[in-house]
This record gives sequence, structure tokens and C-alpha cells, in this order.
Amino acid sequence: MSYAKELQVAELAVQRATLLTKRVFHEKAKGTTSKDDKSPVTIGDFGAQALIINAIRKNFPDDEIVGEEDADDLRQNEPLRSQIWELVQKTKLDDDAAEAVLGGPLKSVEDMLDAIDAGKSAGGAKGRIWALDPIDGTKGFLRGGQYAVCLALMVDGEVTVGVLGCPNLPVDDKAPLDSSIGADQNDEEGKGVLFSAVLGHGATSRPLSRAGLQPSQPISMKPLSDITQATFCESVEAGHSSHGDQAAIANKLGITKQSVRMDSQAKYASIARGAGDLYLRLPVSKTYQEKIWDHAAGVVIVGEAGGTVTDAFGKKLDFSIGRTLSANKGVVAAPKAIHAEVSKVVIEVLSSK
Ligand SMILES: Nc1ncnc2c1ncn2[C@@H]1O[C@H](COP(=O)(O)O)[C@@H](OP(=O)(O)O)[C@H]1O
Ligand SMILES: [Mg+2]
Ligand SMILES: [Mg+2]
Ligand SMILES: [Mg+2]
Repeated sequence: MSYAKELQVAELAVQRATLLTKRVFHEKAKGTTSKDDKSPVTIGDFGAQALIINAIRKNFPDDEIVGEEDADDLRQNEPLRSQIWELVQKTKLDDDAAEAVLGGPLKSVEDMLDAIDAGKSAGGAKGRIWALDPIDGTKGFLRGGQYAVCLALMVDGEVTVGVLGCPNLPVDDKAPLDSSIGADQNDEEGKGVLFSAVLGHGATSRPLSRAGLQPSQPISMKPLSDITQATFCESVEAGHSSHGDQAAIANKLGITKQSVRMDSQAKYASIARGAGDLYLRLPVSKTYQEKIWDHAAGVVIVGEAGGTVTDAFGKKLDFSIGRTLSANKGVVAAPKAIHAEVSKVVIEVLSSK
């Protein structure tokens, strides 16, 4: 199956949601609140989740959705939900045909809260389940760095369609990568990329637009003959992955270039298009379970671009268990040809601790 309709709906829904997040970025009041785990969430996260779930429900009413956010706090907070409702109502693509594909607007504040709460699926191994991260890298979003709007469709526990909207990545697939990439917020010219993949059908990139979908081109990972020349990507946040272990692994592989630190699944997108080579995410905590929405889209995009993604012990990421990757620890993403070599060193470094 080619999943053409799912892909089109996902791409347009993500593209529209990035218009909302960009609008929030330029507003002074981002409605930032703190979740139970102390992580931040903004009106951009809630608004993007509402718009994307509305499009999925209109097109695929029988599908389940695992979304990062829920509306519990919004139901108690009238000012915050009004702020989000205002944003959601005014966010539209400048293309009637594209809007028609997405299936029409949310009808009321209640409809919006219900849409947000439709992301409460427990996930699992059976049937069609979407995984949605309305803003991945919320901390990056708030500091003007990288973030991504992430949507994937899993079919019987296998990630099958993946879309990443990265408003602050350069359109040029070969633009050099460094940790300041996208930091210049005054110049939005030439920025904003939509990445997509369907299992077995390759991966693409195209510029984000305010209207319909722009023409896309295929992307692939960079062939890397000398691993010492690799560029590796890691999180900005030291609390999300172990910078120390990652430095030790890079050192053992003979990599001399400084790591590129960026927030969000923009890391998966960047290696998939050959702007970087490796993505290392080694756990800092023994108990933290990675969330499926932080990885689903990135994994199929990297896989289709010629990469292999496993956990820190070389195991395939298992998206079929529920809302978290409870059978895995950490992430190692690399071009197929060198993944085994990288994985071996990761295991050596972890077992020598
Ligand atoms: N202790 C931890 N270890 C690993 N990931 C964590 C973490 N605490 C939070 N995260 C996740 O890290 C994601 C951001 O990843 P990155 O560091 O690559 O930018 C967050 O996504 P959100 O920003 O969507 O909440 C959150 O889900
Ligand atoms: Mg979050
Ligand atoms: Mg996330
Ligand atoms: Mg998020």
C-alpha cells in the first residue's frame, strides 16, 4: 500500500500546525505552563495538537491517536483555553483546496478540547494508531532554537508513515550543520522544511509553505567512508541524554568534530538528508522511558533515507507496546553501512561504566 491519502493529510496537517506555532513564537505571551513532570507546555503545543487531531478525525474517524498533550488543565483554565481557541480559529492554509482536504474547522471550544483529548489512546500492537508530538523540543521552541511538529502513523505496531515539520531548519538539504543552526530568528527567509517518508517508498524534503504542498525531492543519508569524519548530533538538554557518554563514544570512534547540539527530531531529519551523520541519545536516567511520539516519525524518515535506528543495545525500537518505548533504552541512528560499528562502541562504552 502506498498510503497516499494518509501522507497527504499528515503533510498538510503538519504544515498548517507550523503556521500556528510560528505565530505563537512571535507573540510575547506564549501561555507557558509547567506539566506534572516540570516540563514546559505552551498554547502552541495545545493548538497544534487540536488542529492536527481534527484533521485526522475528519479523514480517518476509526483511527486511534497517541498525542503528547491532553486538555485536563485547559478544562480548569478559561483564559488559557480562550487564547488557544482564538489561535486555532485563525490558523488556515492560504489554499482552499488544501483546507478542504483537512476536512473543515473545529466547531467550538468544547470540540477543540475533545479533539485534544482524543490523543489519549494507550497505543499498542493492533490496527492504525497515529503518534503525535505537536511541538517536539518545546524548550528549543521557547529559546528560538530547533523544534519540530511530528506526526506518524503506525500500522500493527510498525511505523509506516512519518512527517516532520521543522520551521527553523534551512531549506537547503546540504546547508552545513552547527549548533547555532536556525538561531537567527530575524531572518526567516530560506527556512522551514517538511520531511516525509512512507515505509518502503523513500523519504523526501520540501520547503514549508503557507498554502498547499510545495514540490518535494528525495533525500538520503550521506555515504560515509571514514567514520572519523562523522558529524554527530545530540540534544541541547543534558537532562535528556548523556553528553558525557556521547563524547566518550565519539572519542572512541575517532571523531574529532564537535557535536552538533539541537533540540527535537530535527536531529533525525538532519542526518536523513545528509547534513549530519549520526544521532546519539544515551540515557541519563535508569527509569525514564522514551515516548513513542518523540521518535516515530524520525525513525521511518531515517530508515527510508538509508539509515538504521536502534536503541543503545542494538535492539530495534518497539513501538507496539504502548505510549512509551518501554522495551528500549536510548537511541543510536546511523547510516546502514556503519551502524554495527557505532553500536559496538556504544555497548563497549556503556558496559565499561
Ligand atoms: N529525562 C529525559 N530523557 C530523555 N528524554 C526526555 C527526558 N525528559 C524529557 N524528554 C523528552 O525529550 C524531548 C525533547 O528531545 P530533545 O532533547 O531531543 O529536544 C521532549 O519532548 P517535548 O519537547 O515534546 O516535550 C521530552 O519528551
Ligand atoms: Mg513536552
Ligand atoms: Mg517531544
Ligand atoms: Mg512535545
